[in-house]
Amino acid sequence: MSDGQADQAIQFKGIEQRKPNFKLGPITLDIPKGFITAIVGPNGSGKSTLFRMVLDLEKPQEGTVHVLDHRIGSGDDAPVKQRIGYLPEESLLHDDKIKAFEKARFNSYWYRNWDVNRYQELLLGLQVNDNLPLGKMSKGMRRKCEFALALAHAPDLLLLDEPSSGLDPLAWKAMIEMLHRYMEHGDRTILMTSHIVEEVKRLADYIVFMAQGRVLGVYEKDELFSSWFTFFISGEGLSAQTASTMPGQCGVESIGGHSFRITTSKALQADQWCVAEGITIISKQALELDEIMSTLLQQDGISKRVHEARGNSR
Ligand SMILES: Nc1ncnc2c1ncn2[C@@H]1O[C@H](COP(=O)(O)OP(=O)(O)OP(=O)(O)O)[C@@H](O)[C@H]1O
Repeated sequence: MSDGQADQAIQFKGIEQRKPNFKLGPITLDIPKGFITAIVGPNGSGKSTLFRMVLDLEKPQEGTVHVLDHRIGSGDDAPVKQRIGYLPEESLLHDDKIKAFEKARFNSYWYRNWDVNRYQELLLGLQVNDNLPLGKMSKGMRRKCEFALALAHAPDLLLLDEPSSGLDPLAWKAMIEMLHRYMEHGDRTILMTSHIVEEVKRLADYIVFMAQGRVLGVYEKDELFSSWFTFFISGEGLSAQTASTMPGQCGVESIGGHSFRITTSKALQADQWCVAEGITIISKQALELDEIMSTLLQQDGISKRVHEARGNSR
């Protein structure tokens, strides 16, 4: 990701928040303008909390959030909020009684760029009838409606918190296509969370891994999927000790004789290492997103324990 402020849609700087049973941060993270960034991580990692900080719905105890070159909470946030579309993870209870078209009318007063034709087009594409109270809609219908409501003012920044929650496969496909079309504009940005591997693979340019209130890593998607592999290797007299020196090694398992199964985060260097060491690659398999996540979590657990042990021995 680039460093220049103008290239960033969101900058989290030194964010910290402490709650009785949860600590978020410190987090310093840039979300690049013009791309889709997906934050992935287990339940309770703090993903939605970060989203709420972008909109000043929650305040960090330490640090700052800059959104589209404006520091949140430093004066009038309304102009920047006009440029944001937000689909929260949970529907707002106080919207239950109003009909979707009434909510759309309200949005048309609030958002200067509200485009009624665009809203209708989105509803049509998703096959939603907006003449119903939001609380009377099925979960998926309401999600689709809220999606259209978040997108109809063509925001510069779109925050989607688990957007496909409750959507059927056809609606999901339509939503993915709509998001691709939305990004064709070139300088728009999406920050999303998702637990659905396929969704992240189809949409994200960058992937941020979060767990227990911390960022474990930020990766460019294609680079990520071309770097993380499981190698099955074999070599005469190959020992576990030698096998564990494979570049990027994150786990070695003996599979009998002088053969090993090794997970690496540096597949290219691992390939070269095998050639240099005269080791045969029996086969290799790209890791899925959830497998990368669990390896990162495992590594993080290990590094945390080493850190704590070092701290205790001082
Ligand atoms: N182990 C835990 N048990 C119960 N609550 C937890 C735990 N860990 C974190 N939390 C709660 O989760 C909150 C963070 O939630 P947040 O909604 O930001 O996470 P998230 O990553 O979006 O989770 P989800 O994937 O479930 O939507 C914290 O404020 C804390 O109250």
